[in-house]
Amino acid sequence: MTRIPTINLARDGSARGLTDAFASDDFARRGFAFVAHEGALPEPEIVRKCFAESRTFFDSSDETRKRALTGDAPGIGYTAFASEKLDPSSSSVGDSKEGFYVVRERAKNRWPSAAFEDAATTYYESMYALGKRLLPALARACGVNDAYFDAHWSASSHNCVLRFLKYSASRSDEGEGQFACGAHTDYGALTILAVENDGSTGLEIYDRETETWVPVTPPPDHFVLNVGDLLERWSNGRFASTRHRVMTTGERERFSIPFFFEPSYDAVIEPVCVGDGEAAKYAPIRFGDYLQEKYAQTYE
Ligand SMILES: O=C(O)CCC(=O)C(=O)O
Ligand SMILES: [Fe+2]
Repeated sequence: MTRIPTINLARDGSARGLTDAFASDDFARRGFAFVAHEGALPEPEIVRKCFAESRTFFDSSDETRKRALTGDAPGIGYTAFASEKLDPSSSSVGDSKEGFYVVRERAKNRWPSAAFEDAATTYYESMYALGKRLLPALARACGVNDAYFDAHWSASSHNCVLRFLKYSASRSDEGEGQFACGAHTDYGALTILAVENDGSTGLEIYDRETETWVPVTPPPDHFVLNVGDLLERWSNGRFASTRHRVMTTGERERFSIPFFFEPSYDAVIEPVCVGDGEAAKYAPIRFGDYLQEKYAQTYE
């Protein structure tokens, strides 16, 4: 049974409530939680605004979208339809989605419009602030001092990335190797994902106990928070980075907005949550070097 804890910062944003959620076995085993928009953002309305801008952008002409392409700077701006395969071993075609990346250094971003820039920048800053609010409780759940993770997410050097995604209305088909987003784990620390309130999100997580894919349906106006490989490593395996994928039914397009909450390149990831008498399972590694290793594995 996959139980996903819900975090409500408006109600139990107190140190205690948050710490309890992160300390729960359900969170540790699945690495997934829901977070209510209310209390997490200064203005929850900004999520709706971002989805509206996202729709406008992805509905714009080929020419407008391609203008936001950054061939020389991958990982910024527009990424074309089906240009990625997150699970190459099971996929016959590229994932049925297109995307738009936003990075911290404002001047590097490629904005299709001032309205999009405005909404996305506000949202980016709110999500960075939300991630920072989670860090003390995460530290406490790991048995280290509250400020432990803070220095690694300094405002001038963190590597948080916001991404707008549009999945086409095609039908995913596992047997045919057609996925909206192929099975993968996130490589970083934490992902905070916004989905539209349409009831059936298409997001699925792999349940190792039953060896089945289980749909993840957040309550309306809730984010999906999940642990990535970096935090699994950082927590010495306490928090699981769980495989997930997106399957679409072919009825309609799907929009989502993941925010990847990542530290500075110079952050040294040294396993915490190492119990008495236990040994660390991983050697310390600089985040920048860890990323290079990941890319080398992905593209070898
Ligand atoms: O769109 C989604 O629901 C999930 C996307 C995702 O898993 C990712 O971008 O890493
Ligand atoms: Fe993901």
